[in-house]
Amino acid sequence: MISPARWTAYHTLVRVAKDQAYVNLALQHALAKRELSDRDKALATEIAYGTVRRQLTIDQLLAPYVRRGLRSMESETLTILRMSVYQLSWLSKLPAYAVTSDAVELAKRVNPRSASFVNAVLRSYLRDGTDWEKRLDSLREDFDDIAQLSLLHSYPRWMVTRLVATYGRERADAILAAGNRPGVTSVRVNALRASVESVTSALAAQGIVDIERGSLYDGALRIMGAIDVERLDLYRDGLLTVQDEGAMLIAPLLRPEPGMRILDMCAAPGGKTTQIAELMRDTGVIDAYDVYMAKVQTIADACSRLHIASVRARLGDGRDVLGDPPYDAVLVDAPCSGLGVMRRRPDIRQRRTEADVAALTALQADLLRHACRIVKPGGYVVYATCTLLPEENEQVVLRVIDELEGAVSLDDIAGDLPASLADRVTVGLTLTPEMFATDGFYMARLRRN
Ligand SMILES: C[S@@+](CC[C@H](N)C(=O)[O-])C[C@H]1O[C@@H](n2cnc3c(N)ncnc32)[C@H](O)[C@@H]1O
Repeated sequence: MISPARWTAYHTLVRVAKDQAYVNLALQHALAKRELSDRDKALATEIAYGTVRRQLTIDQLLAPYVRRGLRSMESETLTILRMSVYQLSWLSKLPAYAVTSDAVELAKRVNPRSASFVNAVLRSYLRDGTDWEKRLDSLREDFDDIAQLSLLHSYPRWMVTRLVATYGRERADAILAAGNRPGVTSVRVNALRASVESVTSALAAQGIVDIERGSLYDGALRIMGAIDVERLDLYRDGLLTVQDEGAMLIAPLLRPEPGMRILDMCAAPGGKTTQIAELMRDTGVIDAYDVYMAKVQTIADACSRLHIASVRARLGDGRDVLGDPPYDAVLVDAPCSGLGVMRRRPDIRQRRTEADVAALTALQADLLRHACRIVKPGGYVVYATCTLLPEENEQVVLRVIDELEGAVSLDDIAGDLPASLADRVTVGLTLTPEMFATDGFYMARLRRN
């Protein structure tokens, strides 16, 4: 019998390969089809995420065994080979015989003609040794520096080129490596209904004790190990929101105060909207927009779970929102290329292209320009992304300030951030993932004159 974890990982990965599905959603879907033990769930997740994360390197390792080229293979067969090489080379505690025999069984089920081919490739791969770093050493000799980093960390060449150009080789190397480490689960305590201490004790009462207080945000807790927070009563009862600790730094930059009228232009799934509401003690009004109806519903659902009443979740394009009367403050948490969140969304490596960046910068500048027009004089506009490319970050901010000819100015955020970050502020702050093991974010604040 094929292990349920491998079966689930296979069904996830084949949807990512064939239908360009998002790996997190495809995995959720596959997990919902079959009751798995917690251990199998964790293994299915590791195989699915790891195979997507390491695809570029895996393909280089596999290429010598497939004379006709990987592209000649059916997606089903390629998926089985990729996930098997991932297990053999990155999850070396798994017994090799179980990996290969499940691969052959899977091939028999989904594409019987390929079973003996899968068997032959994996046997040869095993015979030649599964230490991927040793194997790369011989491949890497012929590669330039960018190609070596690309192969070592499994990111497309254009991403590596841009990160090295921005951060220098050494820091880019650390950023790329950080994107391959699994993300720690961090949660924000709902200050309207609980305290960090009461939540810590309630988690301990359920046997969850491996917890640390956040080092960047007062209301943050970091929970170690694999844990499905959404299954906890504490989550269902609205005492917690799952949010990366780095993301928690952004909403406070609006300096929200009780009774204000705030616009969150790109709000779904509502992580920052609900944080603003908590900071405003659920008074005043927050208009939370998103362009997709299903996503607007996720904002409304988050508010009802957290017992928040001050948010109006609305369908609409942020560029069309009327500021009549003007808002006290506006958050532009813009759609972006996502290079800061690749540890949680490994498929961004395959999904994003260089051409996307140019299209995104135009949308980002339009959103920010509009925000600056509909905020009241003296009001703040906070611009944020979860990417690390200056084209989508400080260059957007500087361009809009320049275009608006004195209507807005860059505002210093150093005093609103933890001391450990204050001296890193330039044109806003780029929080890179190797600094504090958070996801990567950019944040800046403008003030309407
Ligand atoms: C970075 S995400 C927002 C994350 C959210 N602020 C949070 O903290 O949970 C960007 C969101 O912008 C939405 N979006 C894209 N284009 C938009 C537009 N023109 N107007 C409003 N929302 C848009 C996307 O659907 C996506 O949900």
